[in-house]
Amino acid sequence: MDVLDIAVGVLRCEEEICLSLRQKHQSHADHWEFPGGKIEAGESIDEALKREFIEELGVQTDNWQPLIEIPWVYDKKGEEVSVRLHVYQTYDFDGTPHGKEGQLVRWFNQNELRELTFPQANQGILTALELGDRYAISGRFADSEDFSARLDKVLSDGIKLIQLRAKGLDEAEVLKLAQDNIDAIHKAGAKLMLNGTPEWLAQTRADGIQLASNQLFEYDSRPIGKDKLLGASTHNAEELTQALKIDADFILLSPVLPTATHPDMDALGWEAFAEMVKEIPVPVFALGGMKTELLNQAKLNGAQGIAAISEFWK
Ligand SMILES: Nc1nc2c([nH]c(=O)n2[C@H]2C[C@H](O)[C@@H](COP(=O)(O)OP(=O)(O)OP(=O)(O)O)O2)c(=O)[nH]1
Repeated sequence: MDVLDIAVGVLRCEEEICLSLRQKHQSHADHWEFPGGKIEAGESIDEALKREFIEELGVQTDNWQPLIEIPWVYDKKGEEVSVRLHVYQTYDFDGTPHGKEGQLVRWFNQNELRELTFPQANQGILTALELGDRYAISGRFADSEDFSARLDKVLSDGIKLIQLRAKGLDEAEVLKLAQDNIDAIHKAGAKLMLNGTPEWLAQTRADGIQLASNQLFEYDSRPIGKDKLLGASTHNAEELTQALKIDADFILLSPVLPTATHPDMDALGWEAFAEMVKEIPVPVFALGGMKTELLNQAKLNGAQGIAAISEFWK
């Protein structure tokens, strides 16, 4: 099947993002979209973005940075249409965006986006915009005071996504830790994932559940509501497929590099990681042997960012 390569641009100004409303004669009519369009033959993504923003919005843009790539198959009147969205973002533009093709153009605060209707493929873009590029997983701690002190360090490092993983504690102890620390996490603009079961969410204000790879197969569909985040931990193609089947919002794929935590597992390496991520329409974090200095390499290989215990949990 032919794949249509689409350049999609997230134009940002402080906390706001510029969107256009798709018109009646277009597919996905009356859905909001990030401006963009088909990449023409011989054009780079950067060139396509610059051209589309001049043609559609009358603005000059520059400094486009990759955010996420989304493979998707739409059904267009019974026919399959395969697209690959190459999503980039920038804060760098000249001019006032306006609908040069008669379309409605508007700025929205980033936290309003979840209330809008987008084409289906855009769910992964919204998640990518919300999550940041570092995911800290809790490691060893002596007691709850020590946990809070280590957590403070993670938050002051500017990390916005944290997983509470405490294998030695029972459910009540984990929920208590979550409850005791959730205000500090939210105050820092971060989100808390619990390494546990979906039922736990009813009892805390945590933001989501991170399912271990063996838990993924216990479900046929998404086990929690859309108001919470579902993370899925994976190691291979079969687990990735299952993670998508149960509608995970984002994925951890590991081990990318050799790691002391799982010495028995073969590392995937960056090449295999990149190949696997190419098929995934939601953000994927690289896990296993990750260090801050590998963040750029992770992104170049299609990752949302890096996840780690020892690098972030000091
Ligand atoms: N520009 C843009 N396109 C998107 C987004 N999300 C999404 O699924 N798409 C899809 C919808 C279309 O299939 C394709 C956009 O191509 P286009 O803008 O050149 O398409 P078009 O309206 O001229 O043509 P058509 O899809 O109506 O045939 O990408 C998005 O946020 N922005």
